[in-house]
Amino acid sequence: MSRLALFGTSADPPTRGHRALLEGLLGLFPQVVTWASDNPLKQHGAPLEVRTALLEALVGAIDDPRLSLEPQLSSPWAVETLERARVRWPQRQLVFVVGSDLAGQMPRWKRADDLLRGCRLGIAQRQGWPLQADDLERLRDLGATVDLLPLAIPPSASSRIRERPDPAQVPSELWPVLLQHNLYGLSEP
Ligand SMILES: Nc1ncnc2c1ncn2[C@@H]1O[C@H](COP(=O)(O)OP(=O)(O)OP(=O)(O)O)[C@@H](O)[C@H]1O
Ligand SMILES: O=C(O)c1ccc[n+]([C@@H]2O[C@H](COP(=O)([O-])O)[C@@H](O)[C@H]2O)c1
Repeated sequence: MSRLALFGTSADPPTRGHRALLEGLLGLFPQVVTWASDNPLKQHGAPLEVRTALLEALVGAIDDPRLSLEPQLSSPWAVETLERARVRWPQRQLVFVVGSDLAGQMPRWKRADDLLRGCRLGIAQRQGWPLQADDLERLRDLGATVDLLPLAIPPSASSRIRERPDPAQVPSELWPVLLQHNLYGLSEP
């Protein structure tokens, strides 16, 4: 069964880390899909449709036919996303991808056990958030089958860009959309 990586992001805004993650996933999986979503645990700096346009610009720039933006997967709840993906790709082995910073909170996500039993969980190490053995154990207790992804992603955080705009952290392809919507206090590089 061929594997398909599912990577959801708040994309508020996408960072060089998101770009490296998507490119890294293309090196590990035959197909990668991504979407922007509202996160029930966060307040966002831009509306979902604008964050989707930013992610679309990044996907366009990566320009790989094996990577697609799938806005219809967008839901605040990962388990709903997974159910939609299962309908769309019934024959694929679905791998839900997150950074290691989310390993501790995933057991508190909506219907976490259904989510974790319904797919494989791909975890990318995020610098500054070493994966904790007890978090991994808790995920496995809930039914997760975990793949530790061999990726080296540069440190970056959307919240840091929102707090302190830094053009070096923002993929250059996003500039037209950022300027069009006058976002995050970023001006022409
Ligand atoms: N630099 C990075 N290295 C590894 N994983 C990352 C990195 N940046 C984001 N991720 C992962 O990508 C997914 C989407 O992240 P998200 O869009 O919330 O970005 P973020 O930088 O964490 O946002 P914020 O700073 O606003 O919380 C999450 O699973 C997160 O763990
Ligand atoms: O299902 C949940 O309860 C849940 C809680 C928080 C985050 N998520 C999902 O986790 C993914 C990453 O979110 P974020 O904000 O870290 O980019 C995204 O697809 C969110 O919808 C899902």
